Amino acid sequence: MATVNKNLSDYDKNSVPNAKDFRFGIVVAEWNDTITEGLFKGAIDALLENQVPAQHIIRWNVPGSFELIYGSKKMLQTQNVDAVIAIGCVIQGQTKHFDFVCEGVTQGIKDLNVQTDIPVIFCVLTDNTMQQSIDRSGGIHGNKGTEAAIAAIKMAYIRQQASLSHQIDNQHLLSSGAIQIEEGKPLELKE
Ligand SMILES: Nc1c(NC[C@H](O)[C@H](O)[C@H](O)CO)[nH]c(=O)[nH]c1=O
Ligand SMILES: CC(=O)[C@@H](O)COP(=O)(O)O
Repeated sequence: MATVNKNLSDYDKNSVPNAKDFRFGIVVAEWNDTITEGLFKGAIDALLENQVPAQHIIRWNVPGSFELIYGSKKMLQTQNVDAVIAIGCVIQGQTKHFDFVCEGVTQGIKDLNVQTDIPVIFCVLTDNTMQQSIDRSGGIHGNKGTEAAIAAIKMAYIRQQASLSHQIDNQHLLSSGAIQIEEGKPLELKE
């Protein structure tokens, strides 16, 4: 389904977990800042609307979308966050640079999701024209920042639940007679 058939700001509020205990990092590219500021507003409004305290949100700026990769990596490595939202706007120019920036930031953020335990949400517009970006950052097609914030809440919840279920599994195994093997400690075999 193309964006023209789905407003980016529409979401089922009943499907969104309460996010009052989650903490979010938002990394914002300064290139096309009239657009990225609009995306940031959409994201912030959606987080606050879903009970995220303002003090649970940290924002860093980076020069351009390509730097979202490094900025998001350092955000999740150094800040206590449950998800990171990477906000950028890449608009086709006269050369192939658009292709390389878009591919690079896409692959880089994908890699962060594979290699780290913190979800990084891809809130990067990759548009042919400025008008397309305007339409998707609070215009006629809604706001991709809103979409990204809801995705961030849902992924933070999935991460939390996955961690809890892992702990439950461990407890279940231990209570059913499994033994916890501790490095460097001789294995005591039960009689
Ligand atoms: N043309 C756009 C860029 N280009 C800059 C790169 O993202 C990067 O900052 C530079 O190559 C230095 O590493 N960035 C955008 O976010 N949007 C553009 O349209
Ligand atoms: C995505 C870009 O880097 C691009 O907007 C830069 O414009 P140009 O391709 O004309 O150098």
